[in-house]
Amino acid sequence: MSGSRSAKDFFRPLAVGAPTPLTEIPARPSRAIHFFDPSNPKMAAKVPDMVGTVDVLLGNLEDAIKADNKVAAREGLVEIAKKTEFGATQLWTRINALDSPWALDDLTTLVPAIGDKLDVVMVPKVQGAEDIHYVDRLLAQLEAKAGLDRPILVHAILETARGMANVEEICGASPRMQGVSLGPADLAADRRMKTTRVGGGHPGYLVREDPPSENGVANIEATRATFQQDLWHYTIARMVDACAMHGIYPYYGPFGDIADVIACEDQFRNAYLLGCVGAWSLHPKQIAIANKVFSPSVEDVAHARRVVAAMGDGTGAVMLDGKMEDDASLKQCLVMVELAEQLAAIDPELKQAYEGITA
Ligand SMILES: CC(C)(COP(=O)(O)OP(=O)(O)OC[C@H]1O[C@@H](n2cnc3c(N)ncnc32)[C@H](O)[C@@H]1OP(=O)(O)O)[C@@H](O)C(=O)NCCC(=O)NCCSC(=O)C[C@](C)(O)C(=O)O
Ligand SMILES: [Mg+2]
Repeated sequence: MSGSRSAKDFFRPLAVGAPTPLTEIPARPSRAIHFFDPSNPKMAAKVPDMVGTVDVLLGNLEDAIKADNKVAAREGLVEIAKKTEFGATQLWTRINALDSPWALDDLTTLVPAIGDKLDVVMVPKVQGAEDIHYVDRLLAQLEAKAGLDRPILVHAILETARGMANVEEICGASPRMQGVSLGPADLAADRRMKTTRVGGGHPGYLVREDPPSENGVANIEATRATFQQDLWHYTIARMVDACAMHGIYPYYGPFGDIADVIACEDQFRNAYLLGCVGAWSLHPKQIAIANKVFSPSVEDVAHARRVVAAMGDGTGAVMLDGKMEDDASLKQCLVMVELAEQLAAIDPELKQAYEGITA
């Protein structure tokens, strides 16, 4: 719990009259977190029609919003939130960095105006638990003043080397912590990585097959296969562990090569397999990719249900299709089945696909 509040106070409100913190973060589907610029009239106009087609709509106030448009973006988000009924779609925002000239006004404007509609506030460039503590207290004061009856949750972007080193304490810094996303572009810059991309791989980051040997001499000039490696494996895996340890949710972040829908799907799937629950969508065409990747396949759900059925009371070991199944493989299958149930509850097409399966 990061050396801050004692255990007995951890779930107490941080301001008199603020809503009681949640003891568990609800598992709401959030396969795609779709970013829009509320100061861009064309994008803003599309938002009401996107409700119901995406799990999360996020009004972005930080990077990618021109400095001259910061106030317009904030006001645009207030207007959109007030006039839109979001139903099962969540509304999130990404506020400006805490050391910027805009972050304070972002929070003091948004919470009184649309705090009842905002599910999650994403905080960029989080360095340590102190950043979350600051936002935590400020949100509590603003919620109390606005008379809100449920706490707004907080999501941190992992995009500095120090934030990465402190990821465990960040995840456990407040009961408001909902999840963490990878911010590959800022993180690469802060780490002084030699890439110039927003997420994804790099052809130079590879391993090469050993050279063939001729008469005991290695022929290094021979053609040898190379295999591109995942630049983000360590970071995502560590983020997943930190989130799982604290009962919150990990997300892959943005994939900047909008045209390369194939590599985007690969990157999202790597994150899905490692334990992430969603990714960001920067362009409408990335929503379908995230929805596909972060929904278990019908085949995986069918297999998981067969294992659950075969395992009876959940103990012991059985053989299924030549493979051993036991308590631990059952637990993996239950993760799959539970996710399928959550998604079926909000996605009629998936519901139909999953219901068509017989165990
Ligand atoms: C990439 C851009 C410039 C291409 O925008 P475009 O207009 O050139 O694209 P288009 O293909 O021509 O767009 C087609 C239509 O879709 C609309 N459209 C396009 N995008 C959206 C959208 N997101 N939501 C809703 N509508 C959208 C667009 O307005 C247009 O409408 P039209 O048919 O009426 O003319 C544009 O899609 C965009 O600005 N996307 C959001 C970018 C963003 O939010 N970036 C910040 C997150 S990544 C990040 O911050 C890094 C991180 C984590 O911090 C770190 O790693 O460090
Ligand atoms: Mg960034």
